[in-house]
Parts: sequence; C-alpha cells; structure tokens
Amino acid sequence: MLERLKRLLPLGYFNFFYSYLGVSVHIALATSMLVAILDGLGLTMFLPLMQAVDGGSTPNKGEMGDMRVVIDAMETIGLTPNLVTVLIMMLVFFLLKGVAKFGMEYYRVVLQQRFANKMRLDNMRLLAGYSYSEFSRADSGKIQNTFSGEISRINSAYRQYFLMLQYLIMTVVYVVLAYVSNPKFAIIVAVGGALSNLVFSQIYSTTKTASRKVSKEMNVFQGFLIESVSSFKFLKATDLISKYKQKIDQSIVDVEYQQRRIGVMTGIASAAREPLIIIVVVAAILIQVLYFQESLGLIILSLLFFYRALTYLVIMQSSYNAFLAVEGSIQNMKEFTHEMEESQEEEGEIPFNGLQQGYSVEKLSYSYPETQVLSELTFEVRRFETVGIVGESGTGKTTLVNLLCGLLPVDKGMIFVDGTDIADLEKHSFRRSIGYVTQEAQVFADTVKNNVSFWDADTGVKDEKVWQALRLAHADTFVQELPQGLDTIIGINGVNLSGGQRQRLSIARELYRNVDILILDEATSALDSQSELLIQENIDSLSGSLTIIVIAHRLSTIRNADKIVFLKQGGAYDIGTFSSLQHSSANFRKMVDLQTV
Ligand SMILES: Nc1ncnc2c1ncn2[C@@H]1O[C@H](COP(=O)(O)OP(=O)(O)OP(=O)(O)O)[C@@H](O)[C@H]1O
Repeated sequence: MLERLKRLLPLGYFNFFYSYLGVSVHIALATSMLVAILDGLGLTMFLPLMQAVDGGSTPNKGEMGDMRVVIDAMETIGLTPNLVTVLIMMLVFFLLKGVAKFGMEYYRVVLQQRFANKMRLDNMRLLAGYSYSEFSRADSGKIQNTFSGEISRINSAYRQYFLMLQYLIMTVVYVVLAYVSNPKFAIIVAVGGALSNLVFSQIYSTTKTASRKVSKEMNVFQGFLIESVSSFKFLKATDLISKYKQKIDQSIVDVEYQQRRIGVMTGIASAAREPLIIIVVVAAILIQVLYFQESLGLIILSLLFFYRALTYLVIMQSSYNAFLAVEGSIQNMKEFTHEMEESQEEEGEIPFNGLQQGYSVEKLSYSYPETQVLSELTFEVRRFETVGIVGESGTGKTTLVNLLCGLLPVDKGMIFVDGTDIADLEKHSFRRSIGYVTQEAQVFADTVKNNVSFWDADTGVKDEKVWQALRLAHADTFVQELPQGLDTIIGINGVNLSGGQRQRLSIARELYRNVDILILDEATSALDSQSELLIQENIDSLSGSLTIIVIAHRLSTIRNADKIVFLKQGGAYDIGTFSSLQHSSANFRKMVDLQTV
C-alpha cells in the first residue's frame, strides 16, 4: 500500500530537490496550503451569503456542516452574520488569498532559479574535482548533455514537480473542507477521484519510459555532435561527414519518436481532464440526491469545495505528467552526479611551495586494463634539469607525464616530489607550479592577450609580461603582424591561426605563468624546423631557471637534455644522456640513425 502510494506520488524526488534547497521547499509548500485555506474560507462565505440574499437575516448554520465554525468565529469576535458582514469577510479572505498567492508564485520562481544555479554550481564543482583517469573513460556526450540540455529539463521538472505538490496540497485542503461540510458526499467524490487516477496511471508509465529514452538518446546525440565539431576538418575533407551525418540523423529521429509519444500522452491527459471531473461530480450528485435523498442545498458547499478539489486534482495530474515527461533527466542527473562524486580526485594535504630538490621516481609501474605501460621505472629529475622522454609511439610517454603531474594516480611504485609522496601533495598548489603544453595546443576563443595571460587582472605591467612570454615562445613577430596585435580575437579552437602559431601561443601562456616545472608534450611537433630551433634555443636559455620535462619524437629537441628517459614497448627503458644512450642503447641508436639527427 505504502509502496503504491510512493509510486503514485513520486516523493523520492522530493529528496532530490530538498538536497539542493533544504527547508525552503517546506516554506513554499506551506504557502500553498495557506492559499487553499484562505480560498476555502472565502468560498465558505458563499453559503451564508446566498442565505442572506435569499431573505434569511441569519444564515442557517445547519446547511454548512462543521464549516459553521466560521460563522461561530464571526459571532465570537462580535460580528453579527448578515449580508454586509458576510460580504466583508468574504472580501477579506479573498484579498488575503491574493497576497498569499502572490507570495507563493514569487517564491516558487525564486526557488526555481536558486535550484538551477545550485545545480550548475554543484556540477561545476564536481567537474573541477573530477579525477582525470575517470574523465578519460567518461562519455563526453553525457557530460555535455547533462551540463546543458539536462539542466534546463530538470529545471522544468522542478517547476512541474512543485506545481504538482502545490496542487496536491490544495486538493487535500479542499477535500478536507468538503468533508467537514458534508462527509458522505465527500467520500463518494473521493472514491470517484481515486478511480480517475487509474485512467492516468498507464499514461504516466508510458510518459516516464519515453522520457528516460529521450535523455539517453540526447546523450548519444550530444556525443556525436561534439565529435563532429572537433573532427570537422577531417570529416569535411574526406566527405565522411555525409556518413557520420547518418548516425546523427538516426539519433535525431529516435529522439523525435519518443518526444511524439510524450506529446500523445500529454494530449490525452489534458483532453481527458474536464470530462473526468464532470463525470465524477455528476455521479456524486446523482448518488447523493437519488440514493441518499439529500437536499441540493446541503451538498452545495461541499460541491463548491469539490469542484475546486477536482479541478486541482486534474491539473495536478497534468503537472505530474509534464513532470514525468522530463523525469528521465533527473535520473540522468542523479547517475551523473553519483558517478562524478565517486570519481572525485583524492586531495593531498601538503601544500606545495615550489620545487626545491626535484622528482624521484622509484620502481614506478603503470598499466591500463589491457596494457602494461611502465614497469619498475626509476629515475630522478633534479631541480632546473631538462629531462627528455622519448620512445616509440605507445610506449607510455604521455602516461608518464600524466603521472608526474598527478593526473593519474600511481599504480605501483612511488613518485616523490621534494621527498613528499605525490599523492600527499595538495593538488591545486602543486599544479599551479606546472606548465603543460599538450600535443593539441590549447587556445581559447578570445584575444591573444587573454590567451597568454589567461584572463589575468591588469596590473599595469601585464602587456609587458605578455610580450615577454611571447618573445620567449618566439610568437611576438606573428602577433605584431595581427590586425589588432594583442587584442586580436582568435577564433574557436584557434582556427584562424596555423598549427605552429597555436603551439607557440600555448607555450607563451605557460611561460607567462612563472611556473616551476614546464612539461612539453611534443610541443614543438607542429613547428617548422626554423621555429623549432628558435624555441629550442629559448627553452635551452630557460634551462637553469626551470625544471623542464620534454616529450619528443624529434630527437633533436632533446639533444642537450641533462637526462633522457628512453621508453620501450612493454615497460623496459634506458636512461642516460644523448651521447651515453647512443653508446649504451642499441634501440636508441637505431632511432637516432633513422632520424639522422
Ligand atoms: N585512458 C587509456 N585507457 C587505456 N589505455 C590507454 C589509455 N591511454 C593510453 N592508453 C594506452 O597506453 C599506451 C601508452 O599510451 P601513451 O599515450 O602514454 O603513449 P605515448 O608514448 O605517449 O604515445 P604517442 O607517442 O603515440 O603519443 C598505449 O598503448 C595506449 O593505447
């Protein structure tokens, strides 16, 4: 019974909303109750009013059931019930109801906005703390969809859910008032109302299923969309975009089909509303008059309340159905936040105040579910050293760097930074000391200045700092030639810059940040030999003031490195300087020969 009630009234969702808004939701619901009670009291005055108009100077309290307490209360405060006093009381009740209703509507809108914002902020917090290793396995379509589309669907779910609760409370209040004024009639209509609910239960379940499918399909759709935008050039150049489009089209058609089902169900629910009320009321009056031979006068007040109750019951049902149409998004969001909460990065406690001695990597092993990448790797990176990481594709260079940044948790072995286990370091302060230039240069759709300074506040010397970083990254010349110099807006993904220019801007950003450790993950791969050489010279000139870790395919980049970690397939490795490795490692020598450095 309790289970059925729970299913009929989805109170479980209450906890979801409550978790964001706390007691405010109780206040919102209490105002709904107040509105219904004030309205009920106002309606109660109709009966004495009619009696007063009919010529009876004192209203007949017998026809009001227990609602006569209102008249009793008037008498207690010294108001004789007559046409004027009854009218005044009615006016007062409806005026107060108007005020309460305004408060109710206003507060609902305020809470809805607060809810949406809290949800967004919470999601951003979870995303910022998301562990990188989990993120790399996550479904990007789902993340995108949950952050954009799903939030607005949940916002609408919130609205419908609270409308439904408000209407439910009003329905209950009116039923109670109807019961107080005429219990027998009340029972008949309540039974009728409950039966009408059965008609809706099928509609509810179809809507709910369709809604969940819409959410899932939207995740898929967003995933396709992200990929087609990020791979646009490739897809366009090869016309694979036509084939890819078919996948997206199918996903759009699937969503449309489910939306149509929801539309049909919503249509039926709203069309069946009025006839159902009338059927229940007519049946109740007939039973009351024909079977119990009651006078119509006796049921009139109860009928008034019931008409109100049934109206709210039906709009409650339609709000419920509208809620179910977007309910799938709540499930999606719950799953998503749960996944994100479970996958939060573990935070260390020791603040990092800049690299003093260096890294010490001891017997470090790492494997992905299917691949053993590093095995018992041991080496040191001393402060201000430049260390090159080389090896064939897939030997684990990026994985190693991810471990050194603390992006991936250490699997086996240890990484010490200045003697502290990397896991114990406070991640934010540690990463603030790291500059990272990735293989795909990161540029943002804003000005060159903001790209380099990363929206740093203007301190008066900001432009000079930006130019200095640009010079070091050998990007000053091309920036000077841009139409608005530092204020030139770069297109999304830097599409109006060449690959090499994008890379130089990314390097400039990291140099601007005054980091301690600079990681270059094949950062110069998109550069022509001349630019690479110049940057190389700049990087060489930085060595001695920065600790630099360079992943390089082109061995020329790491010729002058203090140390080279040469990774081989399956986890084996060699360590040495460029010249010592040439002697000691046959594989390294082969690689050098192939590149004819
Ligand atoms: N998130 C992941 N899940 C599973 N396997 C992964 C993941 N990331 C990398 N790998 C696998 O681990 C191995 C090492 O990858 P990694 O990117 O570290 O190599 P790399 O030396 O940097 O390669 P490249 O030079 O091609 O960039 C590869 O076989 C790769 O397929």
